[in-house]
Amino acid sequence: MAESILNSINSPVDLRQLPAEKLTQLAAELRRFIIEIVATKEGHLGASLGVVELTIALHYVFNTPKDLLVWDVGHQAYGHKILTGRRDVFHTNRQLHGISGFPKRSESEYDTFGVGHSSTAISAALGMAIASNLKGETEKQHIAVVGDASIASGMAFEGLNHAGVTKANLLIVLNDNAIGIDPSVGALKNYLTKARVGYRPRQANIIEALNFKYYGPVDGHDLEGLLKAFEALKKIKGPKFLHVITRKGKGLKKAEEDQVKYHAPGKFIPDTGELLPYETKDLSLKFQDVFGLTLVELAEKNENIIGITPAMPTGSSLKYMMDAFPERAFDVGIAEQHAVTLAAGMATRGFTVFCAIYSTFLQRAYDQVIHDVALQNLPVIFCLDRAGLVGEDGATHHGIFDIAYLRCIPNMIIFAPLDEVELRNMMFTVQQDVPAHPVVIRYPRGRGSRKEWQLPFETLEFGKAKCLKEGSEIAVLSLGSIGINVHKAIRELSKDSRIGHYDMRFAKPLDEELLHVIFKKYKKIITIEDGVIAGGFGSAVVEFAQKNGFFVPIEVLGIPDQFIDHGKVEELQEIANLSVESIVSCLTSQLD
Ligand SMILES: Cc1ncc(C[n+]2csc(CCOP(=O)(O)OP(=O)(O)O)c2C)c(N)n1
Ligand SMILES: CC(=O)[C@@H](O)[C@H](O)COP(=O)(O)O
Ligand SMILES: [Mg+2]
Repeated sequence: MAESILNSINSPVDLRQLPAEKLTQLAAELRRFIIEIVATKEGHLGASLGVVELTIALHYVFNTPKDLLVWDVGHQAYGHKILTGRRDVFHTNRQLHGISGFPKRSESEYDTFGVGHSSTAISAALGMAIASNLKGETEKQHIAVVGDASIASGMAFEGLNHAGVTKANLLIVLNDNAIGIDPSVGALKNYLTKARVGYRPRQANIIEALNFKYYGPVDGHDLEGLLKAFEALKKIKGPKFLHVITRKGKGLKKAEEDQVKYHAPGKFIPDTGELLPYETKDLSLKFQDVFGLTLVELAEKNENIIGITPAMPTGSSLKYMMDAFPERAFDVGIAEQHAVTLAAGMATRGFTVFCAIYSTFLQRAYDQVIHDVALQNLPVIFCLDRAGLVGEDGATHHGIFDIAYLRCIPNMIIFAPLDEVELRNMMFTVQQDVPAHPVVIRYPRGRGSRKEWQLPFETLEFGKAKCLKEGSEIAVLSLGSIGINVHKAIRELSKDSRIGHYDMRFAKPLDEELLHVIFKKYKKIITIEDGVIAGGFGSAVVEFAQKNGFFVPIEVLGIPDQFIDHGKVEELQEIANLSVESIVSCLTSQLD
């Protein structure tokens, strides 16, 4: 058996000692290594398999880390991590205290820029390149690797537009596999598809028109061709662009065939790619599916309903509506800002628009939420998926800021369902009797707590909470599905009659009528939310108490003022004192 080349590489310095003929074997080993680890430890698969040759070629030709290599999104950077000194810890990828699933500056000098959200690489690399010019480091190379879905985002265009009028020594590598998580969309995608098969416009192509030197397309799995292209590009000054064609999932048949599923497939058999069944007795549906299926159910009766997703049809389950009503459901690509203002535009014309966005990605569209929606009081319905701690994606993806960043905006209604039934009922309510305000419905990643979720719809009253259990001394006010942990904690305490539990449902408006009753009745209040403490739901309750002259002690549980890394949701909840056990000990200490 041939000796392992991969095992001999502890950094790109070792890689660059290899004769070029050895790189094909290295690519095979690297691909196999990624497959074996991801098969058991889980994570993003298809994107990294698709850039194995590209990763090797970049580190082989360029003098990393002196030359600066920036990955966009970073879910495709597993090969980069393995070749840059993290092979032996790669099995800890995305686990608590293990390495991050994305490039992270604190992890390695080869990770030049922290990522997780898309379309930042061009701006970041351009910033580095301009800085190098200012420092007189004119020989330094700056390379941004960006995907075909990510380059269609507004931010990437902003970077291209700027770069084209600079003398920055910037190479943009477009990794074009014609797919994001779901198939790429839009006019640029159509243009790139034509370019893949050799179409050359009679005048400058889009990229050349922006003042870049354009090269390609080249086959991203042909190591020899890539080495040649990079060697040539190294000598060319200024902004330049290499169009590389790759195949997502390359090297694992099933991953190539079903690229959507194998974006992040969960556990599978490494040799065949066959997926292993999800290990759970929990038969509840995912919140995203309750959202997606309920939207179809409602849209069947209400022709006014529109659905919008920025590039997450599968992740948000808007795909159900896209299949059922293609003319009323839109995947707009990685374009959160556009998605929000598009929804606002449709709302001005009387449509009931459900804009499904992951909580963390709505951060991109903050001004659009304020300026285009809230200021005009347009009744857009934001369905914020992945709210709260999301687990293994970590700090870049936790949806923990939304309550705080949305609560301060006038006109907003912010609702968080305890369970799937409340989610459905709120969706039913907002489309039946469209409020004169924007509405946010935030719900978590993963499965709910109800097996029977498809109950007959009920109308919910805006700004009204629900008492789940009366008590006499301590009132726990929970917002959203974290209330299930409170419920379990109270059950562990044998439903102690001193503890009351309220499902507050709305962070805005608060149920002030009920709060008056609670503050008069109880000796102590505990608020709990799966969002940041600063400015969140608990802060709203504290503001209420101050405004109304209540001096009952209030303990606010939520995410402390720090970024939370990756790990299982339960582990992270433990760290943030939001787990069932933490709530039990909090309640026990208050009752003693
Ligand atoms: C701002 C933002 N929106 C959405 C996402 C979710 N997301 C992660 S990867 C991805 C698709 C990226 O596709 P592409 O750029 O083509 O890269 P590939 O996966 O093909 O390597 C999306 C939509 C994100 N990370 N950031
Ligand atoms: C890299 C990225 O942003 C997405 O792939 C994200 O990891 C998807 O998250 P979910 O698994 O929660 O859909
Ligand atoms: Mg792609």
